[in-house]
Amino acid sequence: MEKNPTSLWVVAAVMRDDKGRVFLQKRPENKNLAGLWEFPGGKIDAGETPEIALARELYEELSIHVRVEDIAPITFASEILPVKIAGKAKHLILLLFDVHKWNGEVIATESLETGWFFPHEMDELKMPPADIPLVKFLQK
Ligand SMILES: Nc1nc2c([nH]c(=O)n2[C@H]2C[C@H](O)[C@@H](COP(=O)(O)OP(=O)(O)OP(=O)(O)O)O2)c(=O)[nH]1
Repeated sequence: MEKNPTSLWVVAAVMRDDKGRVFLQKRPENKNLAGLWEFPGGKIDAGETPEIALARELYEELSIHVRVEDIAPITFASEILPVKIAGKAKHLILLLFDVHKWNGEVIATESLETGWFFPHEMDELKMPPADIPLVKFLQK
């Protein structure tokens, strides 16, 4: 392992439907960890707060509008990313937020497939390593 891999700060959302199922999407072929199920979200850009980054990602990926005040922290994961980015090892800090309210219909623009799942159903899905403790947390 490389010494001191740079941290990669990523935000992700737990969005539930009226039955309590959580929205997940499959990562597209052109991204790392392609084909794995993930919570919607992405990298925090320079100058963004985590909440602003998440609102931006949810608009880009799902065409929905989210207000910063409707975003609340749940938990986080801290794991070595299982792939290198531009040849470099990265340590992923994945911040998971509850998004309890949004405006607009969820229309996934980038993912291969989407679905709404109860947390106990997520054990059957292939997800990135950092998501495993997050799923366990949601299953409590
Ligand atoms: N969105 C999201 N990313 C995750 C999850 N689990 C996990 O390991 N990741 C990793 C995969 C990626 O290496 C990184 C997110 O980066 P990304 O490439 O999807 O972010 P982005 O949308 O900003 O992408 P781009 O601008 O580079 O196209 O975090 C998850 O549940 N949701």
